Amino acid sequence: MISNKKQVLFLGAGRMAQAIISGLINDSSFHIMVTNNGDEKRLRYVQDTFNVEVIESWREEMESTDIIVLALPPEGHDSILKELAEFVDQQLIITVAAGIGPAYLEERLPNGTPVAWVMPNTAAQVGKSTTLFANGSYMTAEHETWLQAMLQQVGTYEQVTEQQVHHLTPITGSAPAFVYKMAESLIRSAEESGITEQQAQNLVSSMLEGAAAMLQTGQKPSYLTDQVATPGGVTAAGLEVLDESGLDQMLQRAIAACHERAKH
Ligand SMILES: NC(=O)C1=CN([C@@H]2O[C@H](COP(=O)(O)OP(=O)(O)OC[C@H]3O[C@@H](n4cnc5c(N)ncnc54)[C@H](OP(=O)(O)O)[C@@H]3O)[C@@H](O)[C@H]2O)C=CC1
Ligand SMILES: O=C(O)[C@@H]1CCC=N1
Repeated sequence: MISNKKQVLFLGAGRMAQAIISGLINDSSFHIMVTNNGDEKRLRYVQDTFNVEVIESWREEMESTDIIVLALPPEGHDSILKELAEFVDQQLIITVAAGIGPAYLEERLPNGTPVAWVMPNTAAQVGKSTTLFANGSYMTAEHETWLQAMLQQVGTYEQVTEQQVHHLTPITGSAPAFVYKMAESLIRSAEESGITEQQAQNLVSSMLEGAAAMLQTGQKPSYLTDQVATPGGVTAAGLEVLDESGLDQMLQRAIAACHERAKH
């Protein structure tokens, strides 16, 4: 029996691949195959956790594959694309790698290959990724439909330009880690009150959820900050320390460092 399912092959089985797969398995129109760089234990874990097909050699699967997701480090792309170039025949090639835009892919793949650059974040694991994507020049309407069907399984998504994905990678891709760092510090401090670590984590995550909901009302962060900081009150004292310590400059430097690292 010929399957009507779209055959999706993941090259890479790490954090990002797993986060995307955990959403994608909810759409039965995709059949998922996964391979990696040789870590068999990880591959078996992915197979057992998500009930997907793991494969030994992707080359043998190319003919029946519709979509390839490159979920491997940016540094691995050059050599894998060289190899892929020998086998691709109109498959949609998607990368999630920082700094690897459609131009990079098209330069290394046969003329006319449909490509897309997707920048998700690990909240894909809970269907809450904020995903940005930029298409290459040869995406058809059908490819667009496939891509968007995939992205909708992992959260919200927005098409932007290639340059914008470059620019926004530290904000939507990396900054969750900045927020988790802040959460770690707040949780540690909360625990000093005598509550358990779990209680502290619940309090902090609920506080962050509330703050995110306030931002989503469209009110400006500076206004929301003022609303919290009673004149001469306790928050104002804390904000002074953050300002004196250069929180804003520190974040801008962190974003600049992400950009620098993303250059290939
Ligand atoms: N983590 C994140 O929050 C985000 C990551 N990304 C991007 O996702 C990509 C993967 O990152 P992440 O999942 O964090 O990294 P991980 O280290 O968790 O996973 C990397 C995976 O790539 C595999 N791999 C390496 N080389 C090859 C190869 N030649 N062929 C097949 N598989 C290969 C590894 O294999 P093995 O299992 O054998 O080691 C591993 O499964 C990166 O390009 C990153 O920029 C994008 C957005 C967010
Ligand atoms: O740290 C990284 O390189 C990847 C890209 C964006 C988030 N994680």
